[in-house]
Amino acid sequence: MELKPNLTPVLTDALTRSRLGVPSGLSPYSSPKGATFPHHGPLLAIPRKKTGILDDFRSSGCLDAMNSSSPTHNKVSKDLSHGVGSPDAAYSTWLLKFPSALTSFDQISNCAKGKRIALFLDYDGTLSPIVDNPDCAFMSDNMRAAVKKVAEYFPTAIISGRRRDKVYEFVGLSDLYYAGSHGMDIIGPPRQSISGDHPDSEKQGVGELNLFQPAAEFLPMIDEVLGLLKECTKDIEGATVENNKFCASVHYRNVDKESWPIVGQRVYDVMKQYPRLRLTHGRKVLEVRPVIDWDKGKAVTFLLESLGLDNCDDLLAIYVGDDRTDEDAFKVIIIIINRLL
Ligand SMILES: O=P(O)(O)OC[C@H]1O[C@H](O[C@H]2O[C@H](CO)[C@@H](O)[C@H](O)[C@H]2O)[C@H](O)[C@@H](O)[C@@H]1O
Repeated sequence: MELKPNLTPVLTDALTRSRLGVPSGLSPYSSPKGATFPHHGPLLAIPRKKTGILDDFRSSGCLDAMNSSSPTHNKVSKDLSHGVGSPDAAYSTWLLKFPSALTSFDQISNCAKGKRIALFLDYDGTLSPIVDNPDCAFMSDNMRAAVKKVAEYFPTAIISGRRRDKVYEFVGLSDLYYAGSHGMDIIGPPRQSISGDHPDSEKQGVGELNLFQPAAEFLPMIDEVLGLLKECTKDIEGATVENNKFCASVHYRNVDKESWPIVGQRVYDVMKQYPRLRLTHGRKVLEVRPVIDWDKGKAVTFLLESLGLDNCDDLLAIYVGDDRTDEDAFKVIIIIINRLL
């Protein structure tokens, strides 16, 4: 499959918009009156007690989520033990319930016999290692070769929080499907594999690609928020803002832990001006995205439908991911696996 650059974004139709929870009469985006990045004095001027402005942010649970993002193995073990028994014992018990796929490989390959397989892969932390600089999260040549090989046998998609062009640049393989911005920017499979007319995509000719962008109308808003986020975090050492096209990511991996509440509060203050945006958490990253009912799980469903695989009772869909946002996809996969059992 050849990826074509500069495809025109698909304008989703009324049916799609209602499925996504986007009001049909939505007027073109205009900036909230007086939207601005909140003024902040020097960092030390931010109150550290649970009073005033920090209450909002802390009571939202955002700080807890920031603290628990990307926990170490020891931290997971300790949390699981809940103070009863040793952390290692608790982790072993947890593993019995949720065994590692790597140690169950024979079981998985037995289950795969005679099934149709579709493979979905997250990018960061799955195909590439987690590194301090998001621009340097390169995948290894061995990993690239493995993904290329598997895509020769099964439909394979990369589902990432990153912008689609960026993840494509990292992966560099053309025979895959790509869903960037947490599934809000999908290059779908060729049109001819779909039986009947599909309401979610622009009708295109045989062999052409479908571009599906359910949050296209949020682009100006996200652009504006990106600017505000950059401005209000620029004095926080180590904080960076990444443009993921339909989402904005605020990284705090390289910020001193003492300053995490400040990062969270600044993001929270910007968000308050945008009720049509919501915040999700990844590995030491806060992700600002549209409120539409769309996530990595919906992207998996969309791709399976587009591939004509959604109603197959012999489908084994596999999703490999490492992050909270991947859990939406795991939920979809569990439903599919249960159909097989
Ligand atoms: O859905 P994914 O493909 O896993 O993308 C999620 C986010 O991944 C990236 O951030 C994470 O990886 C960085 C590089 O290893 C790391 O520095 C950062 O702390 C992690 O959160 C990416 O930069 C984000 O834009 C993605 O949303």
